[in-house]
Amino acid sequence: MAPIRNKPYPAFDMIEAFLNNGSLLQFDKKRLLIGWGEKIFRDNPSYSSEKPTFYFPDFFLEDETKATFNHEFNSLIEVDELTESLNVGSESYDYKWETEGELLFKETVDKHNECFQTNRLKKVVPYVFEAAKWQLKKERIGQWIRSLIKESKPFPLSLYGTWDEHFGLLGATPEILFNLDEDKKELKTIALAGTLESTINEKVLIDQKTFQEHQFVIEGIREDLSPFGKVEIGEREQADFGNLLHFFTPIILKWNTFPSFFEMIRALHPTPALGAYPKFEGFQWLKKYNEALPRYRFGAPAGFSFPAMNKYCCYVAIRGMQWDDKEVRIGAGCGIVKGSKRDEEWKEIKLKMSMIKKLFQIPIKP
Ligand SMILES: C=C(O[C@@H]1C=C(C(=O)O)C=C[C@H]1O)C(=O)O
Repeated sequence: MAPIRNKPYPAFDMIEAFLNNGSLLQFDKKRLLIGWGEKIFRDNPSYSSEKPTFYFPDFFLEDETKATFNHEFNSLIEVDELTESLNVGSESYDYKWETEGELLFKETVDKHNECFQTNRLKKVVPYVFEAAKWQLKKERIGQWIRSLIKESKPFPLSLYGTWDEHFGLLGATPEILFNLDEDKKELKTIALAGTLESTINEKVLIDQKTFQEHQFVIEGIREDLSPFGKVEIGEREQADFGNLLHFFTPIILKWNTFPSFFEMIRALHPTPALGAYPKFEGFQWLKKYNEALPRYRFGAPAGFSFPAMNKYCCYVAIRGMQWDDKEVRIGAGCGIVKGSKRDEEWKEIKLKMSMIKKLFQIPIKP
């Protein structure tokens, strides 16, 4: 069987099993870590085995019972090999999207100054969803994976996803929560915040508001990581994603003692790129917003620890889909700081929604 080495598993059955109950995470630029077959849940999130352990918790890290698991089978597979194996046809589907949370989002932007004063907040990230009714079909998951692999190729995006017969999430994220390098005793992360419409691929200046938005993320990450060792902040850069660009700053923690995977999740998540700043006050804000508009897995950590390969890595689940038997939804948020304006922010939401649809090769209607 070509794509999965050292495993006596017929290709067709493997893909069938993978689409029924599978997980996928970007391992490096060319390879994906995939798991399929039964999920064996571990109640301890720091559970460590020679096999890769997948970690897909809820955003608030409240229900840990189904967050950490091993798959019955797993493999590292080249992205092109997976594409070839996913021979699932190309049936198109007419999604009828309905926006959820538009009013809440717009009011939040309009009233953010008052809210910042009473709650001592400096940055929040409100979000909205577009949802469509559908009937879950596993072939569609295969089509989506193919689309994501193809469309994400030119950009610094990482695939993530997990699903079973009733529920799933899948996407291609620009946001890395962390990557641990045990040999170098380093944790690498990025502050990714600040978005502009991108039509030309040349260096752009950052305006004052976007600069602020970006700096809060750097500060938040610095505060979270400082207890663990020395934090080094790199130079700010920009990355192009087709229809938009983001500013990012690489950050390295040189740790004193090897931190556990879960310790790093608890320390970093949610960063102000996705959450709010300062963290403590921000957490109350996030909870309230979630009561008004449940976010489910939008922005949750999505990662794996793989001791045999010395790799411990976690992404942030944005630029993706979440679904159950009846509905599929895409989410997008954007950073609000003092001076943010509703029309500009709404435009940014629309840009991010278009980016997601493009990644999944879903037609964009005006
Ligand atoms: C919240 C999202 O993205 C985050 C917010 C950004 C911003 O506000 O500029 C940029 C990248 C991400 O950190 C999203 O894609 O939904």
